[in-house]
This record gives sequence, C-alpha cells and structure tokens, in this order.
Amino acid sequence: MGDGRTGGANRPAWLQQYELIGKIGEGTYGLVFLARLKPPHPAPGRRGPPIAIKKFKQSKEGDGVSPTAIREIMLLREINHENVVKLVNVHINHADMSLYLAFDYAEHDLYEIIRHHREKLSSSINPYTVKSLLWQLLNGLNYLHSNWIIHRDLKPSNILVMGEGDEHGIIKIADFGLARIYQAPLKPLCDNGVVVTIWYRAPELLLGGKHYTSAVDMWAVGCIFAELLTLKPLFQGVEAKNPPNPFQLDQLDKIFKVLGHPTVEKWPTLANLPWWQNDHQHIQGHKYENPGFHNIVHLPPKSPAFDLLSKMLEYDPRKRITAAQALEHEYFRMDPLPGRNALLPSQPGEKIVQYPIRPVDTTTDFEGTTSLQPTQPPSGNAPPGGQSVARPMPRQMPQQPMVGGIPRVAGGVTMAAFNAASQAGMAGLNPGNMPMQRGAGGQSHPHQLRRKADQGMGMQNPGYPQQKRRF
Ligand SMILES: Nc1ncnc2c1ncn2[C@@H]1O[C@H](COP(=O)(O)OP(=O)(O)OP(=O)(O)O)[C@@H](O)[C@H]1O
Repeated sequence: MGDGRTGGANRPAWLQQYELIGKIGEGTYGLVFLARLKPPHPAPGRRGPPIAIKKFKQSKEGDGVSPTAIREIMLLREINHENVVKLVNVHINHADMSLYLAFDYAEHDLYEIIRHHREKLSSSINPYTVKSLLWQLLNGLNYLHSNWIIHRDLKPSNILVMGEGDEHGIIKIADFGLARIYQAPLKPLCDNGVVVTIWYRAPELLLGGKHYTSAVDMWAVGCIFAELLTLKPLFQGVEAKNPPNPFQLDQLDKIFKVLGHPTVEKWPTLANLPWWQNDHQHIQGHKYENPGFHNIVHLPPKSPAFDLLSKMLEYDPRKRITAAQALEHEYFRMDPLPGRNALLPSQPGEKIVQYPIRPVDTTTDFEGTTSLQPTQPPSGNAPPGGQSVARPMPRQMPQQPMVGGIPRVAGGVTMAAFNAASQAGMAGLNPGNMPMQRGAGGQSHPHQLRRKADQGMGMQNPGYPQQKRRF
C-alpha cells in the first residue's frame, strides 16, 4: 500500500481506479473532488462515469475511524432511492487515516440554481420547477425518514440536481446520515474560511432541544421551499460563536419576526426547552406579532402552496407536517403537476434555463494542497481555456449538531478489518446493533429511533409515484 500521495508513483490501489479531475468544493469537514471511474477496458474516447469523492480530515490526535462511524457509513451504502445520492465506494487512506467517500456525481445543486436565478437571470424559478424540486426532495426525504435516517443538515448545497443525461433534472439528497460521522474523530475544518449557517435550523434545536426528530428536516424543507420561491434565505440569522451553544438568539429573532412569537398554548412542550426557560429577558420578554408572512413569500394566504409552507414551518415539531403527509398535499395535485425532470420549462415554447456547470479547480489534488502535474486529461467539467476556477467561497455552512456524539474507540478500526469489511460490502455488520440516538417526540419517529427491522435498506424506491402523476 502506498502513502496516498497522488503526485507519487506509489499510489494506494484504490486510487488507481479513479482519474482525478480536480476539486469542486469545500465543506465544513472536508474537500469534494471530481473524478472519473476508469473504464475496465480503456479505449480512446471511452470515459468512465463522473464520481464525487468527499475527503474527510482526520483529527491530529485521531487514532482511527470508530467502528460506529464505519457502521454508519456502510449502512449508507445500502440506501437506494432515485432522490438520494448513491454512495458508491468507501476508502481509507492508510498514510493519514483520512476517509474518502465516493458518490455519484451531480452537476448542479439548489444553492447554485437559486443563485443563478437571483444574480444572473434576475427572474424567479418557474412554478413547475419549484414544485418538481420540492416533490422530489420530499420523496427522497420520506424514504430516508421511513428508514429512520434523519438528515439533520438539509440546506440548498446538499440538494443536488442531475445535469444532462438520463437523470437530467432529478434531485439527489446528499450528506444524509453524515452528521454523526462528523463527530470525533473527524475534525471540522474550522480554519478554512468556511462560514457555518444556522439558517435552516429548527426552532426546537435553537431553543436547546436535545433530540433530533424527522421534524427538524421538515423545518429545513420549509425554509428551502420559501427560498425557491423568493430566491432569498427566509431566516438569515447571524451565528453567535461565543459561547458555543445551541442558543442562537439572532436566528430565533429572525424567525419570530416572520412567524410571530411561539406560545405555550400552541406549542405545549416549549416550556420544557432549556433556553426558553433560561432566557426570559430575550425570549419571553420581547413580544413579536405575526405579520402574516405570506407577504414575504409572495403567496396568497389561502393558496395550497402557502398552506403547505405554513405546515412545514409549524413551531411545534409534533404538529409539523411529515414528508409523507406533504407528498399528499393538495399543492401537488394541482397544475402544474410535478415532473421527473424538474429543469424542464413550465410551458411549451418557454426557454430552457442553462445552469452553469460546476467549476473545477484542477490544481488541487487529493491532499487538498499540492499542485497536480499539468498532465490532466481534458474534463467535460473543466472551464473553457483549461484555467482552473475555484468554486466561489465562502459557502454558508450550518453548525454541526451538538448531541449524539460517536464514542471514540481507542485504536480505532484496524485497516485490515476495515478493508475486509469494505470488500465484503460490510454485509456482515449488524445494523440492528447500531445505537441510534436520533430522536424523541417526533410525530412519526418516537423515542430512541431504531432502524426498522423489517425494512431492508436496499429496497428499491418504494412507492415512487411518478407514473401516476405525469412523470
Ligand atoms: N455527489 C456530489 N456531486 C457533485 N457535487 C457535490 C456532491 N456532493 C457534494 N457536492 C458539492 O461539493 C460542495 C461541497 O460539499 P460539502 O458537502 O463538503 O459541503 P457543503 O454541503 O457545502 O457544506 P457542509 O460540509 O457544511 O455540509 C458543495 O457545493 C456540494 O454541492
């Protein structure tokens, strides 16, 4: 085995199967690269499929990837749904114990699509596209939730959209299930200039709630729905860094100004939330009126779209609409009906929007620092003229969850064990043993969620209803 340096001849075996193209992004916990899987029988003009490889940093004092983290990752390999990004491979670099996850590549994401409309086109996203994107997002989320996976970090940059090809315009939810892996021993890249965002965080978490339920994802979906309609983040709070705690007064302030003050009458468990009790001066002392937020999202208050959005932004997580319920909402039964290719125009004759492809920084290798030799083959994603263009930074990143840490196991997992398991697809691991402290009190996910024993994680898109609905 090599040391993992892409510039050296002594590359690890797993790396040989990829043709690295360059860096496409940088998140809180690592770098994302574009590569191509080398075809088994190379021939001129034959290129393998594009793959996004996410590299996670290992902490300096890190002594391996915990078995729990590996179990989590291997479970993610069994996730199989059209609206969820496929984890195709898992690798560990022996030299620095860094972790690499290889996913199917998606050319676009909602962050860039929204930005393109706001900054380049100065026009809204057509209603068919908004509805199709939202429907697919809910469809993928419903699948994850019914497999007891709570995303916990939904935001526009984690919602990928496929570019040209068979799957054009199809949503793929990314970064699901990684929140737990992000905890020790992986190290946040705090010093890389990336800004963390709290804009999509549910009020129960902002008020110190300790348990994640599927309702936190539905709050984020509501924020994203509003953003698709207005092209602006709905609640743009400024994160308080000092002291680091979940109480984010400015974010709560932004929410209350739009939705009005929550009340114990409407949200009875509010009284149990730590920060509601502890901060009388700010939280309970200040009375916010509900200004009627239909004006902000430009929707008639009696419209199905507004009704759905209001149900996603319901304060009480137990009353918040679930993904399954949302998919049945009237909004999705009215014209324009949602479609499989969300990027099609609404009306015949309407121009197709050409969204920009991802810029690729072809000077960065898997180490994230070293310059590649200028022998890189031309990429379909490389910018014109072969110049390297870094993705605009900083992205807005959410703060990671503060509960549910992965216990570090001294010594970590041995590489031999990991590789054997990896080659075997970790089929031998017992998902039922996985401790999943993922929620309590959610309407569909009661205390101490456990993966449903009777539901195979490899199930194929159960109930994907596109044929029924003009997909
Ligand atoms: N499978 C993929 N295909 C194409 N691009 C991807 C893929 N996965 C992630 N990306 C892109 O890579 C960039 C960095 O992603 P990453 O998940 O590391 O960070 P993030 O989502 O922006 O922030 P955070 O790490 O805080 O969640 C984003 O622009 C994201 O859209």
